[in-house]
Amino acid sequence: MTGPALPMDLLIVEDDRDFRETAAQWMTRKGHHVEQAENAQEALNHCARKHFDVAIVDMNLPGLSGLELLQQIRDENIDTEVIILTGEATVENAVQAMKLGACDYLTKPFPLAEVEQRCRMAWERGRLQKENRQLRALLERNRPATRIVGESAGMKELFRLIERVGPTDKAILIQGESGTGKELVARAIQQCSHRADRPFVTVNCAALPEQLVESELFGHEKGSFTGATATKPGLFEVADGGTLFVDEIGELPGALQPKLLRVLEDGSLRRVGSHRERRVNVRIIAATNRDMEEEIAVGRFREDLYYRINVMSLVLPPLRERRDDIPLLIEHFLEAGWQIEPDARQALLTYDWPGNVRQLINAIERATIMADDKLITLDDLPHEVVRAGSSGTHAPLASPVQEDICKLEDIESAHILQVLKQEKGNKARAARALGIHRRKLYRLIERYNIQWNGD
Ligand SMILES: Nc1ncnc2c1ncn2[C@@H]1O[C@H](COP(=O)(O)OP(=O)(O)OP(=O)(O)O)[C@@H](O)[C@H]1O
Repeated sequence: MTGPALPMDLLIVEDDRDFRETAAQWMTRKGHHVEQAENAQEALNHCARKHFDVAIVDMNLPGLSGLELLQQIRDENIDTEVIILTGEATVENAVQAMKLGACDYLTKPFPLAEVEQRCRMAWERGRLQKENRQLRALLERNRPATRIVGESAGMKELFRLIERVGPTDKAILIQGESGTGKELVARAIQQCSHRADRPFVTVNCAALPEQLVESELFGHEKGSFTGATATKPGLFEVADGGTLFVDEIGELPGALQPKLLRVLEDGSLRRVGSHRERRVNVRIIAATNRDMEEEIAVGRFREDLYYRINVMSLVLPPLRERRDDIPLLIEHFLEAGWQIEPDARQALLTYDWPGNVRQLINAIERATIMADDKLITLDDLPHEVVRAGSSGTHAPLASPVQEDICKLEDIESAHILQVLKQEKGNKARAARALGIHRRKLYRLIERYNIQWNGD
């Protein structure tokens, strides 16, 4: 994945047709994508349409000069590296060009191989700057890798699949209930891929307000909407060369689905408020806890996009279907020196964990705060877990769910209502107990039209 092996997108801006065409042919033969412009206006038109890695700009153009074009490129925040060409070497010209943000300066005549080499250096410099920005963004976003705990048959099969799909570079869809470890698996896939040392960027479509998803994913230009006070690259650009984990893809607004489809098809995208095409090289790993076929059937998700992201799919089993892993997870998350009383342990092993591993971690954390003397008792566990332990039933849902209800949605909505009641309508606490984001709880309440009137 090193830069120099890849072709560059180049723009040659030169009014001397012979020179321009010879240079373009040379660069094309070397495998680069080249566009030509004979004046500054034509160059700006090209830049408005497409992103270029490097522009080679003659200083003496008819109309706007090369330096004026350079100024315009910087004013419009076009992130293309510019190399200035001139017929005569004067220190003043060079200094002026560099001051305006040119990254290099060449005096004619020169061998074309030299221009290619300078373009590579310019591109590499641009890439390093971009990588710096990416690393800064990653420092804010990346958490240290966590080991995936599990020895059940389902988890062993999952580990096998991760190793198999990791190196393929194909788009992957991870399906599983909330809290089953989809993000953890996405990171493990990235670690098994040739992008392991490249950025891993995550975005959660459910955690962002709908109006922000587009600019977060695709970036925006300064002034493209109220509040866009500066140009900002989107997460696709931040993840360039690496992996973008799109969590809760089922929540991606319909209007953005064609845009995502385009990136998946040919790696091209446009920032909000820009006509300029840019190309990115990003592997997408998506995750969902929804039944995507149902989403397609009701028209909430595009079928063509589904097939694009679902080139390979992994299904994470819920914790209640791999109970053998519960003791291992408890051991993993409970700090050394802590003990659990047998009936409390029994409750932890018996409960159904609708919020899966995340909910189990929360319960353990909560218990260690409540407990005395490093000993967890039944009293330190959440009510619903205790009830499961004492009744010996696996389902905390037994009370609100009628026997004739069999649709998963009904069970989910009944369980949410029960937890809301238990938390006296406090949605933040209810979301925590359910092991889901608060925003997601709001969406579910709206979707199922759940009414809790404080009784
Ligand atoms: N098998 C596992 N081993 C260790 N930790 C796990 C495991 N599964 C999940 N976790 C932990 O549980 C928490 C939730 O996992 P994660 O965020 O990957 O779930 P998710 O399926 O992506 O959830 P959501 O759909 O709500 O986004 C994280 O802290 C993660 O580290």
